[in-house]
Amino acid sequence: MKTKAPVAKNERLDVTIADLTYQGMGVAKVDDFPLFIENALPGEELTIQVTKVQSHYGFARAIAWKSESPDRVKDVDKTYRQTGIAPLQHLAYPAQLKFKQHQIAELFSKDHQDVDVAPTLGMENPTQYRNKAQVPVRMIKGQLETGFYRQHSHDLIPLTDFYIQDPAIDAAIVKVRDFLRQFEIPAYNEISDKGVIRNIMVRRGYYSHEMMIVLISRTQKLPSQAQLVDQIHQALPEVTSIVLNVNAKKTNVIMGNVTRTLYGKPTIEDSLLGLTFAISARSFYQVNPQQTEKLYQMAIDKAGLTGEETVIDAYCGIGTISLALAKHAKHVYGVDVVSEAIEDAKVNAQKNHLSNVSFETNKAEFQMAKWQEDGIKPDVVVVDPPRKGLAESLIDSTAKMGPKKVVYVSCNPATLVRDVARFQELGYDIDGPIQPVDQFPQTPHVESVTVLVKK
Ligand SMILES: C[S@@+](CC[C@H](N)C(=O)[O-])C[C@H]1O[C@@H](n2cnc3c(N)ncnc32)[C@H](O)[C@@H]1O
Repeated sequence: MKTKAPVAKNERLDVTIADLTYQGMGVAKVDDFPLFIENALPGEELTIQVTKVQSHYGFARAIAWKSESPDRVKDVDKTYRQTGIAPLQHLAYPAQLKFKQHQIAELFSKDHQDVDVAPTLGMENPTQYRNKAQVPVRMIKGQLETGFYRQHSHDLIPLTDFYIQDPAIDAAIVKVRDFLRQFEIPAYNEISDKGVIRNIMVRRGYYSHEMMIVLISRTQKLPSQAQLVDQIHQALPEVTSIVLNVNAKKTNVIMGNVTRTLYGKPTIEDSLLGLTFAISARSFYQVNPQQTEKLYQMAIDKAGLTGEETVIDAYCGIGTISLALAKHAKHVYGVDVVSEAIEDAKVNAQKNHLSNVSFETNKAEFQMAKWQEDGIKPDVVVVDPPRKGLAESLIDSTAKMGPKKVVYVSCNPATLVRDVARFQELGYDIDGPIQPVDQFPQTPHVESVTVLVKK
């Protein structure tokens, strides 16, 4: 039944913020009708103006504050909120950590599951942590610019300090931008589908300081390619890899399928927990190296290995968790859908002198079914899926293989709750508290480790 909203567009109201959404927006209720307001924190009293009304909820903007939350950080740069780079920057860091812990507990409680969630493991310095940048490139008033899109749009806001990225990466983006300007290489125009450079991706090893620059282009070759490449590696001595990725499609997907090395190696190296990893342009690699070591150590500890176990690492990427576990297990099987990541994983096993691992390129849901049919009997299964969580068929094959333990590394508590419920139907229970680890300070993203044991 369609209910009539108790508010109208452009109406001004005085409200008290009751909660924060999973996206970090303040929520005010008018006769139980929720209004979502950016830059508003729980407990704050403010005047708002309604901007949009839907049948079951609406949006408003803050006009004036009557009282402010003690957790409000003042004098923040609103560009970081407008672009979605740091939408929680206005919330004090200890409150961000509590917000993330609370989010997991609340989602489980809405699903009628009573779980223990430990305090979120945070960072000492929760800025400048990202080891990877992926920035759009556009022409603005005839000049090539790099920056970030205004949220929910493709309007580029030029930026040189990205606040949560390694500052060496920010500086590299400015240098590459200046060379693109110097050689008059045009930015891609997504309306006319003309122009050349779509995005710049930069990755820098936290320990190695090796830097990779990926130029994502509509065209197979860049104008002044040789001179551009020369200038970039001469100006940026940390650069050990310059890669061209060709994406000729009219699409929002950033990278295309063709990747060519223009300078140096096709990979950079970095280390985690004392292991060395080669990382190619299209492989997933956790963006917060300091927190990743805590996250992986937690997964290793929770796996409780003695050296005798068979382990499956589903969604293994370049084999980071697999190799860390292989030091304490009899054999580790890894699977990932990206073939470059599996090639990296195989190289990484050799680099670290670990031979008790095997890697497959496949969809995890298909490979788990295959391993189950082949009679593999894992003692522990580790899963670290993307935000959409696990396919139901993967959970079914896992349960059929009957591991004593499943260690679930999740970057989306909503799909975690759904998947845990399915595991529970198939004879598994949560063991011990869920442990959030803050991989993405200043943003509402929540990463956590959950252990499930066979009843
Ligand atoms: C959150 S990342 C985790 C990677 C790795 N465990 C790590 O920490 O570096 C998720 C991985 O899942 C992979 N992936 C996405 N969908 C997949 C699928 N259906 N089957 C297998 N792998 C998939 C991605 O390529 C990515 O490497």
